[in-house]
Amino acid sequence: MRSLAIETRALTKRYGRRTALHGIDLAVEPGRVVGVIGPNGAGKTTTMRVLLDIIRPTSGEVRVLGLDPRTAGPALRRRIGYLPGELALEGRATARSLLRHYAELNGGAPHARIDDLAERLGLELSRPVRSLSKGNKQKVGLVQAFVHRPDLLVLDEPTSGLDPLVQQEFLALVREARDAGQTVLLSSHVISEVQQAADDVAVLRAGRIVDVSTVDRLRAAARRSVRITVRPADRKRLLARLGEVPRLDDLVVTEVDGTTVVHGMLGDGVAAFVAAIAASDPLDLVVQEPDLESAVLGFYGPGRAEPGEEAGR
Ligand SMILES: Nc1ncnc2c1ncn2[C@@H]1O[C@H](COP(=O)(O)OP(=O)(O)OP(=O)(O)O)[C@@H](O)[C@H]1O
Repeated sequence: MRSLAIETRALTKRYGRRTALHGIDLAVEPGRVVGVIGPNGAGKTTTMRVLLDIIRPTSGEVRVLGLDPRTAGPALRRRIGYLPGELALEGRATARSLLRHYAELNGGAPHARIDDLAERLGLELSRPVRSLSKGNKQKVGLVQAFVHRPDLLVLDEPTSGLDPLVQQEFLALVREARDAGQTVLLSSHVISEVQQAADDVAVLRAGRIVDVSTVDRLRAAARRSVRITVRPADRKRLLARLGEVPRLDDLVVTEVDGTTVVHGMLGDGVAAFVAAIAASDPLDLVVQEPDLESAVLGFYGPGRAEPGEEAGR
């Protein structure tokens, strides 16, 4: 059998009468960055807590770095960097002393590594953790997860509370981790962040995985927004040509400052679109990069999920 970084089979978790996970099958190859996305209550946190043996599954199998987290003990825990979704940091200890303490528990890391990560994320190490803002507490959590260069990083909503510059630095840390062969599982509500950080995406909804795909494949399947500007005299010719382009939908025609502007949504088949435009003497053309959001929203869209839907209702 392949050696997977994470493997779950028919993973089920019930809280009383509420079923949070309905038989999750998840396989994460070593060295991949996998984003788990899904609406509130989808089961992202529950899945991660099971991997860390913070909670126990009702049924099903779990392997993390080839081991059963229920029996592997601290040796496995030290090979994982975990950022919980809700960090409680209330003590008087400074960020520096707390981070040194965590690093020791996880088998030790050079103090210079703590300083380096803190500087990159803009974290003041000399302040007591209880006096830190939400975003700065999140940085403490990130440093403790990355500091010992664990084989596996499990990050629950890692950029929550971070400003955009720090988010970019976080993405750089994830790329470095992947380049070093570490595996990363991260959850997010922010699809654009998953698009930038992850190789693969698992879409979770109401305790079930509804899709697993590579970011590239999802992006290829997503539609691009296109905008073509022509002279009014060329309008008829353009629309006739565009009518022949497969997977070009939702056309809207407007007149703007003496020009004709056509908006549309284009699926795959870019070549046919380019040929149609070339024959229409365009004044301007704007094609937006397809984003994951439009691909993934299909899974949350009407008829498939209600926003904020929770499992087991
Ligand atoms: N301790 C608990 N007791 C009872 N139900 C729980 C408990 N923890 C989670 N749940 C329920 O399990 C389901 C999954 O919750 P979970 O926190 O895993 O979702 P999530 O995808 O992480 O959501 P969010 O994006 O809001 O963090 C929800 O219906 C939630 O209400």
